[in-house]
Amino acid sequence: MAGSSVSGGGGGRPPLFATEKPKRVLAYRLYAGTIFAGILLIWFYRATHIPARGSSSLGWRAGLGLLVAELWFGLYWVLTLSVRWNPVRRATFKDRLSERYDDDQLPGVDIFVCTADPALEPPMLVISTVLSVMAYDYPPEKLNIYLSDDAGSAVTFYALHEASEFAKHWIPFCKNYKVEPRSPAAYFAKGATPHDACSPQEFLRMKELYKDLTDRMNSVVHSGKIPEVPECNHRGFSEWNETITSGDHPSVVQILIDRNKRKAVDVDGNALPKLVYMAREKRPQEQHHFKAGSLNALIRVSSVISNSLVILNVDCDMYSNNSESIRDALCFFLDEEQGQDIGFVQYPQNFDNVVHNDSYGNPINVVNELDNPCLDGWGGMCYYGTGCFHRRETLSGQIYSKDYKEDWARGVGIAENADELEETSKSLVTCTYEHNTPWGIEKGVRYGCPLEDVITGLQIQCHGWRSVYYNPARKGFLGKAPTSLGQILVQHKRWSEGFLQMSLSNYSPFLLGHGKIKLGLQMGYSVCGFWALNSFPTFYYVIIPSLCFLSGVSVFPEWSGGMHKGCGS
Ligand SMILES: O=c1ccn([C@@H]2O[C@H](COP(=O)(O)OP(=O)(O)O[C@H]3O[C@H](CO)[C@@H](O)[C@H](O)[C@H]3O)[C@@H](O)[C@H]2O)c(=O)[nH]1
Ligand SMILES: [Mn+2]
Repeated sequence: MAGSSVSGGGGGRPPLFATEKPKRVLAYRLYAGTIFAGILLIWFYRATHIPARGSSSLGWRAGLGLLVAELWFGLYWVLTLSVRWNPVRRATFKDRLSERYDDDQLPGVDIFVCTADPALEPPMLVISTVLSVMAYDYPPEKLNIYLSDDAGSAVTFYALHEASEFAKHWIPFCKNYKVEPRSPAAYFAKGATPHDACSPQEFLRMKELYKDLTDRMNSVVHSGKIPEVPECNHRGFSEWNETITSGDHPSVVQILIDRNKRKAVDVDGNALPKLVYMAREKRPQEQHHFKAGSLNALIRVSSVISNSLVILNVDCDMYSNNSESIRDALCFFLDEEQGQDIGFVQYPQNFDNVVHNDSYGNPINVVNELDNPCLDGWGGMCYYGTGCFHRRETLSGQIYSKDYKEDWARGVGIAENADELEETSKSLVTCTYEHNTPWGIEKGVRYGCPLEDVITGLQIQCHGWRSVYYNPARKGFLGKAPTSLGQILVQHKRWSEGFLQMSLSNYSPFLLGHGKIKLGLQMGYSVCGFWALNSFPTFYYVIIPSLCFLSGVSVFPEWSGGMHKGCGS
């Protein structure tokens, strides 16, 4: 890495991560200075060229409107610039992490995968994501995977059961042959050929197993009939009956892979990660708070089943593309000097289904490559709801204090009987459990805004925690971007509305963050926060000059070798 570097570490130990300011910042600041000079000239021109009121009513109104629009664009640009002033890049040293911590000293990690609709999010997609996170390069006895199914679908449950069987072959295959990515759907879809280290027979055997799984799942999805699986049917499906619908059912929690007992080892005899299915109770008359509600339910269920110190959450359509992401994230949390106040580590959202010049703007490259490193520079990358590692404490509403020091070796060995754990867990995810509690207000993921993730992240930062953005060369997570104009409009409307609602409410970064987070970061949030408002001046700018042109009214300077002719002249 080039550029000036600030490092973590502690007690004379080399740091586990480095922070660097890119070299080209100075050039960028000079360039920004020239743009600002241009903006000032535009403002000056407009202010001095608004036609007199009497001359032409259209010219006067248009000129005034353009002045307001240009003032807004200029101020919004200043907002953007103030954020882009200060980018940083991060690098991790996983080799040092391995030298310093044996596998049994590493903290447990709970991974939450959320799904809500088996028609929009097919079970094969969901279990490929689950398998990709089960196969992380991390001690399996420290890994606990939770699937929240907001549809309470028996087909998704069956798929997860199938995944727990397939994992016994898939995980050793990935680890023995260092396969990437570890989502079987993504791995086989990219036309994978036998890896160097893997014999063609081994590769074909795995491919055949995966095809069997896919065929089986497809026939279940099409027929809606779930085959008899003695072990699974025995208790697993006893929860489902004809009265269950996706919006009206009791809570279901089932531990599908339990290290203490059921199906605990893979074909090589190694431990498997714990695997838990959860469908929180749903009743038509009770609010369920969408994904925020399911994440809070997962936080509670996992606290009795595994209670790991680190939590990763991913959307079901966002698989792990890099088997080392957990170790990368731990380099931040476990750094003795600079890691204590890091509350969460957010990865960028990248997609594997977009082409280079995607007309819907899905790759969000400007955000990933420029804006996010800059938010990080102000100590406050946003929480974007997927691909994010949290300390459990931050989600329980804990406030950071200078004396806080995590004991990562703190054992969490919960060895209770799985049946008892399931019963306790079910009682934590009933509809009424959260009534008159701080859940969704001061604790867990916040309710009441379409951008539950962003406001949760902001509150965590206001509690004194920092956050970090990590964007490694091999992307940590790859998702599916919306593929139709309808879907993208719904998504962008939700984001822009959500950000605006947040900026105009008590969650405004300027109100909530006042005196708690840096001004640069408050402005950073506002770039997205006021993004929706850009639509008004943009719309004005697109319509009015064209109308003026048709009416023969000039609102821009005319070129005549000088700048003296202008508006209304
Ligand atoms: O009632 C619900 C609704 C959604 N989800 C899950 O939430 C995730 C995200 O929902 P999606 O409809 O795919 O929204 P996106 O617009 O793709 O989500 C992006 O934007 C959201 C709002 O910022 C974030 O929460 C997401 O993590 C981020 O990927 C998916 O896994 C869903 O299965 C639930 O679990 N329960
Ligand atoms: Mn999505």
